[in-house]
Amino acid sequence: MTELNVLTIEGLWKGYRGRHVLKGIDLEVAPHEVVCLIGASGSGKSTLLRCVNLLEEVDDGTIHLEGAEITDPRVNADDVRKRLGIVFQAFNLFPHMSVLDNITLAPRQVHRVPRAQAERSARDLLERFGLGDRAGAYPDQLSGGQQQRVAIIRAVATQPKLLLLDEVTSALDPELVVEVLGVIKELKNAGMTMIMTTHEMSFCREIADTVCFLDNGVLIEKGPPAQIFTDPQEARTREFLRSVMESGRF
Ligand SMILES: Nc1ncnc2c1ncn2[C@@H]1O[C@H](COP(=O)(O)OP(=O)(O)OP(=O)(O)O)[C@@H](O)[C@H]1O
Repeated sequence: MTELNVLTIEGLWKGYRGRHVLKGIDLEVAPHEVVCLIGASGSGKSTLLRCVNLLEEVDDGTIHLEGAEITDPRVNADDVRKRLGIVFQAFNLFPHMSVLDNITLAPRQVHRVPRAQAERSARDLLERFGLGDRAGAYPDQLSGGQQQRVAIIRAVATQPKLLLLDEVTSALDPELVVEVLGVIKELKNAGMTMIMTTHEMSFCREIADTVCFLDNGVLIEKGPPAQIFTDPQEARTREFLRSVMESGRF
């Protein structure tokens, strides 16, 4: 028997004020798979992640999480979000809370994990990701790279079935990017299922199991990085990769 997909997207359409932004997207994500969405600015990558997290209502099509439809209007969005983790470009940490409190807030308040247990798990995660001595710090005492690592730890502290990462390194200075990418690599090694949007092509190539190229709301091509980056089948994919190369962002 094949293992149940973590996520199945079928025929997904989304538009804003009559303009289609996602046009019939189909995508399956298997357990432990890392999917990277690439494409030009405005191609619909973030919108796709926002649809999965039910931050956007879809116009047509379905999304199933572990076999259950989450786009059914009767579904409680909060229950769905409990099973997902999402991290954005802006770290969005609560400034008045310590690192430890930022991380334990959702486990304690949403998942009803006892405080001692939540703190123990949070400290373990901080240790694992090289921030063991920062539990008592406040966000403004941390570098951007440290804040983003905390934001990722916060997202995985609730043990999500699927982690969505939306341009999580875009706001960082190049020397801080590397430490955030290290955290993502470690999560992949630990078997976390992830969908990430990124402009970091070399990282995408290194970490993705599947690369999806979106162009103007259409999923033009998907495949393993070795194929997409060295032997893309579609002219639009080749054009995009050439433009990325020329801009020196590879
Ligand atoms: N809330 C909104 N209202 C109207 N238009 C929107 C809204 N959100 C996104 N769009 C439009 O949808 C299109 C896709 O945006 P989206 O942010 O998904 O692209 P993206 O591929 O993630 O781009 P980037 O790489 O710059 O983050 C863009 O043209 C954007 O202007």
